[in-house]
Amino acid sequence: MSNRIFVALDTPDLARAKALATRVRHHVGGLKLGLEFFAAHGQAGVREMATLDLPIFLDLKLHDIPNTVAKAVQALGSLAPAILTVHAAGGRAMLEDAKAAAPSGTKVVAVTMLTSLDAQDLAATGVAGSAHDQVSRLADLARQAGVDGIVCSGDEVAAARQAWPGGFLVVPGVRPAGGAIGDQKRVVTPRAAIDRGASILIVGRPITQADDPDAAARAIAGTL
Ligand SMILES: O=C(O)c1cc(=O)[nH]c(=O)n1[C@@H]1O[C@H](COP(=O)(O)O)[C@@H](O)[C@H]1O
Repeated sequence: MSNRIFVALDTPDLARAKALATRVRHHVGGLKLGLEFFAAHGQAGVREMATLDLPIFLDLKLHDIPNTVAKAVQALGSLAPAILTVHAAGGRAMLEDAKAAAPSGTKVVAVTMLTSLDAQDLAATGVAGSAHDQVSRLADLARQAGVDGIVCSGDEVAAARQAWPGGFLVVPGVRPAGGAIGDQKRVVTPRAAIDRGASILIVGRPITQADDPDAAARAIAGTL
């Protein structure tokens, strides 16, 4: 994949998602559609965005019992997204069944610890230890379950790459130097994430909220 930026089109507005994607399409490697978009437009919306001819990252972060997740993945199968997310915390059987239910061309990646959380948030959910420990543990689980990779922050991606040389490692929560952080807590620059071993980067607001999204995407791609 020559351009490793997937732009997160986090909007419930289909026309806006299409307009944004059309503007930035030559400066990104793919489009990420998440819960906000899917809740508003469902599979028809995803098909509509697929007409732009860029790989689709369908970020639904599925997390339920194995049977329910497998049936959901099956129901999404005809969309054949390039990448599909599930939560690693759903456990080994859920991850195995999600992978088994996915089309062969779809990479299933497991979200480890959301980039909007820090060690204090983790402790509040009853998990002791550092973000690093939590990501390592869930990355091992994901690898053993046979999914294609994980989602983690740029703080943990170097260790994840060392532990999983062939893993497809997705890093969201990236910000150009000095960029507004918003609700993210574990952020690094796009360049640092790539240098530390990220396979692809997810970039939302630094592109979509920019006055000139096209220029913002080009500028970020230019730092890689
Ligand atoms: O799975 C994800 O894509 C994801 C995982 C995570 O830990 N943190 C995270 O921010 N994301 C997604 O990455 C995107 C980040 O958006 P920005 O913060 O606007 O760049 C959003 O679409 C999130 O849903």
